[in-house]
Amino acid sequence: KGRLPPGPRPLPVVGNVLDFPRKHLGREFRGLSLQYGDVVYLRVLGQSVVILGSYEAACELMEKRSANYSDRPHSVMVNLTNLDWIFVFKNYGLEWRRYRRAFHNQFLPTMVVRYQAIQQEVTHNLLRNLLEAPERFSYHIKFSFAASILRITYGVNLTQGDTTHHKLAQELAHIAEDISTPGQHVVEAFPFMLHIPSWTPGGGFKKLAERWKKEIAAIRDQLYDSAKETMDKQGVHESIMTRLTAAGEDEEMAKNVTATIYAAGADTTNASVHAFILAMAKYPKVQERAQAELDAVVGPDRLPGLDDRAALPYTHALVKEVLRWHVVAPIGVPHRSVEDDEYKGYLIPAGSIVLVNQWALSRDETMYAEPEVFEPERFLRDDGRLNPEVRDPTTYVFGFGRRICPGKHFAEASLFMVCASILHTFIISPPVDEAGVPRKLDVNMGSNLAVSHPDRFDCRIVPRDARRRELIRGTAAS
Ligand code: HEM
Repeated sequence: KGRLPPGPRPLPVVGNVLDFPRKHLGREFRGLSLQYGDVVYLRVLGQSVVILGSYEAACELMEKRSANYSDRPHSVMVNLTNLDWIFVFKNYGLEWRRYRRAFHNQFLPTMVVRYQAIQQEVTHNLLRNLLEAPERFSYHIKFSFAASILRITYGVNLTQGDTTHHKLAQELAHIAEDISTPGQHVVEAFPFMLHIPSWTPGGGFKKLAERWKKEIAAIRDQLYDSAKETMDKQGVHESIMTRLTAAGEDEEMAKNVTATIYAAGADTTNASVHAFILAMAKYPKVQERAQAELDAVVGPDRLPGLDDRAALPYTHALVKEVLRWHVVAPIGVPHRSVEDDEYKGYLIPAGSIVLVNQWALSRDETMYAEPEVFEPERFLRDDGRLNPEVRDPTTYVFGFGRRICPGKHFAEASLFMVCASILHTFIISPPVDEAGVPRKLDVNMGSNLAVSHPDRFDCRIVPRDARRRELIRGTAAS
């Protein structure tokens, strides 16, 4: 029917199964793109997989031809766990469109402005927690994203000791991430395994799916019901949940959309902030330059807000560099082609899994010199303003086309607020050994899950001076 895109030679029967990496899919697939070009074809146990390794290819197929590339691959685990109420997994069609529209309306740039006060309050709470117990920074960051999403979505205030809500959020994100990682469950490649009993070797996925199915529906219901209970007791706080209901959406839809926000939103932004902390500990000069800019524009007597972003090009560039340096979703979320298509003379067969290697885009040396180095300057012109000629990572790390991340504006606003506030008040540095010598921070940044988190690491976080300490303490009263 046509010439398939180039790729490693397949083995009989299993095809390219051995070429499908188990770890850091972004890096391994980039290796294939360097060898075969920006469209690579793999056949994995009968399934066509197409890897797009350049921005141009991604824009051409995912955006210009988005009608053909907006479906999601069929997933055995999503079916077994009934998880397609999380509309990230929904097939392209009317139901997905209804969910997407409801979601999208809540995260338009005009709505994101309305969430600023909550984001600010939660960020100030994070600063106070970092002051009190800096060694628990990782917990505080996770907690703060769970808190801001809970508040905006359900109108519920997450108090410091509330571990239940926090755990629910973590569990929801964990299961969703696991299921959306290609290659994670063997049954996806061998659907005949569906017919083997759960107690036989290899049948464990059935038990796991059964458990997750119950767990995840219970989490969704618990989040929703506890928000309703709180409203009964404390009165109604406007939230996405109340607005969806007021807009006439049925309860099922409101429940599903709100839990999706939680599942897709909290952990992704959290991974970016961990990467930010790591980058600051490793690159003190960058940190100092951002602090000098914040001192000049914001001054020592108040904390930065989103309104300051335009006047803080270096800090803004720093946040862009965080998104580029640590790509949270290295291979995005897989799309599926609906019909046969042709690109650069190659056939892309109907039903192919199509992956954009966002990690490869972030390592494009023609665009970013020394891509492994954390360097916000790469986004700036000589006059210190943002350089529109350098590709902005926000044009690809949030995906492409009709499935592009609908939480993009909210995530960017959260990231800016958190990074600027921490930079303005704290100094982040590597941990020291017994002799007081800074330890080298060699942290593995690429997990093999769909959402990539830097491995656990330690660092020191201390207030910049006594004035900043007071500034942070003062936020408790406001
Ligand atoms: C740093 C933060 C974030 C990153 C890097 C990120 C990245 C992504 C990516 C790569 C996709 C797949 C797009 C595609 O299929 O081409 C996606 C989808 C999605 N994201 Fe995000 N995201 C982030 C934050 C958020 C937040 C805060 C929310 C919610 C408030 C959110 C909600 C969603 C949803 C619901 C989808 C599925 C869209 C669909 O299938 O139609 N994300 N995100």
